[in-house]
Amino acid sequence: MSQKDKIIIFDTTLRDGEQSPGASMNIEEKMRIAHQLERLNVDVIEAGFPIASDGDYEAVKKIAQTIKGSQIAGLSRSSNMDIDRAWDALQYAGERGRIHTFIATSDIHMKYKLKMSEQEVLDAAVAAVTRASGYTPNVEFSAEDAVRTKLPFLAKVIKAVIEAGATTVNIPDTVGYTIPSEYYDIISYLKKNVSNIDQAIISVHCHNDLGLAVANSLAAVQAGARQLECTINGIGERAGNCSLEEAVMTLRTRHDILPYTTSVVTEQITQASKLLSTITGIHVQPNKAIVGTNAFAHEAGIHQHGVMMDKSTYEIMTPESVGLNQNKLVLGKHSGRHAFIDRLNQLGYSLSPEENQKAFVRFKTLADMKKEIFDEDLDAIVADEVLRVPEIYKLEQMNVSSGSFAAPTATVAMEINGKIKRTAVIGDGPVDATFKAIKKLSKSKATLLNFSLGAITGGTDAQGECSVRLRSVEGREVLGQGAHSDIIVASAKAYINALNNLAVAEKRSHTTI
Ligand SMILES: CC(=O)SCCNC(=O)CCNC(=O)[C@H](O)C(C)(C)COP(=O)(O)OP(=O)(O)OC[C@H]1O[C@@H](n2cnc3c(N)ncnc32)[C@H](O)[C@@H]1OP(=O)(O)O
Ligand SMILES: CC(C)C(=O)C(=O)O
Ligand SMILES: [Mg+2]
Repeated sequence: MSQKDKIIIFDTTLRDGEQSPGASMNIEEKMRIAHQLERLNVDVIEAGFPIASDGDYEAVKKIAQTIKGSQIAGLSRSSNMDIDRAWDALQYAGERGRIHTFIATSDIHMKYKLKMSEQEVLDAAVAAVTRASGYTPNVEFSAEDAVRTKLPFLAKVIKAVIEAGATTVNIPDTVGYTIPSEYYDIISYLKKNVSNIDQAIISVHCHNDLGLAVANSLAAVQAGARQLECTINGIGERAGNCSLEEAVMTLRTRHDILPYTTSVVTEQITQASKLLSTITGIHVQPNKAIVGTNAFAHEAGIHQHGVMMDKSTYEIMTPESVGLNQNKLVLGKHSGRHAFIDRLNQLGYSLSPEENQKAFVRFKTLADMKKEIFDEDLDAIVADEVLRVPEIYKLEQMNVSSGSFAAPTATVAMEINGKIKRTAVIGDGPVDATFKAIKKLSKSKATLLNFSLGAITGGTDAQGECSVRLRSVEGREVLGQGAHSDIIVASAKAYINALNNLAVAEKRSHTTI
């Protein structure tokens, strides 16, 4: 397979993915995702939009300083200020640092949003690429809303930015409007009508407003695009972006008619998907291709019979190829530290000795309560015990009485700044009573925006996993998560975790001011 058949995987989970409502991540969370993207072996990690905020700038800088296995991109508008700020953060990656600059080229965007003429947009694009090229030869230009751009103008812009030094030219379907045959024709048009097109890699960036992001991206590859921009779980602005796992697994599974390669270690896909869900609280639907909980499950008798005879009857790819471990029982209460840490490493976690110890203690407690410990339980333990901010609020004890008869009452004891406080509160249900008690003890004025509860694995002894989203009076939103075999305790832990996250976020904002 020659280099010309290699598809560059450009992951934008940390930039466009983060533009999903509710998906904002702090620096530590972005670092964890960046390490997992490195394990996935994506070619380019778009780490953020440095001009957007100090936090995003710091995250891009830290990723550029730390991650060695991938190129690191930072987004910038076509303005000097954005480009300078982007390079300021990216410079630590040296030649692996990529400035990604963009401007919209469609009539709609130029007229209503930018209020610029074609000539002004062309000049701004060339000036931006020229300035970026002064910092690095690794420059990507995106013609935002390319799909709704007049093709002769699009071709003119692309030719000019390549002359100015762009080494990757991206043709985004910003609003998820195109269909595969049309997108194929647009890429073919550019290949035919841009005389210097061979001096740059053609990239595509598809949104999923009509559910066609993956199909459109693959059609573009067939027309000659060699970079795919995508995100884990397909998260991103509005209906999301092209899903990395779907595009990559299609290329792998249908290599017979799509003879292209990627460098992605597909066995890391499941872990990447889970880590992102854990961090953002955005879970994928059960029937989501590749990473949904049902993606490799067979329910119907005829299917089960077929799979028992030969898996290929109903499985077009193996669960192992996406890193789904089919061995249900991995660990139990008789397991020791070596096996436990080994399993965590296999799942992609590399924790410090203290973090391993904390997680191990929690594992043993859970193993006493639960017959089988699944990988999902380990994910929850790590999320609950390790991915936690320093705790101002801690749950000491709680007791809830409820039922069809009694008024639901929660008695909660919490440690707050080192002091134990207790209260008992009646609510509309056991969770409501618990949350009211925590709110009373913490004196928090934050409002509850969202509460979701699910079972991590099957069985009545499964751990409950709870997500809570709170909004502070200042409008700051945070997510809290908690897991426990008692679902009310899981809910309390999630609420308290959100309060701790809010306290940290508030402290950070006061230190940056
Ligand atoms: C298709 C995409 O996904 S593009 C990326 C979208 N992502 C984001 O917007 C997330 C991060 N964004 C932000 O933090 C903010 O929007 C910022 C910091 C970039 C800009 O904030 P503000 O200065 O307050 O401007 P605001 O967002 O209200 O408006 C955008 C401005 O950028 C201009 N603009 C938009 N795109 C471009 C571009 N590619 N090049 C130059 N200017 C542009 C708009 O015309 C508008 O200019 P104006 O302020 O002179 O009217
Ligand atoms: C910035 C560009 C690449 C973008 O996200 C889009 O056009 O959707
Ligand atoms: Mg986009």
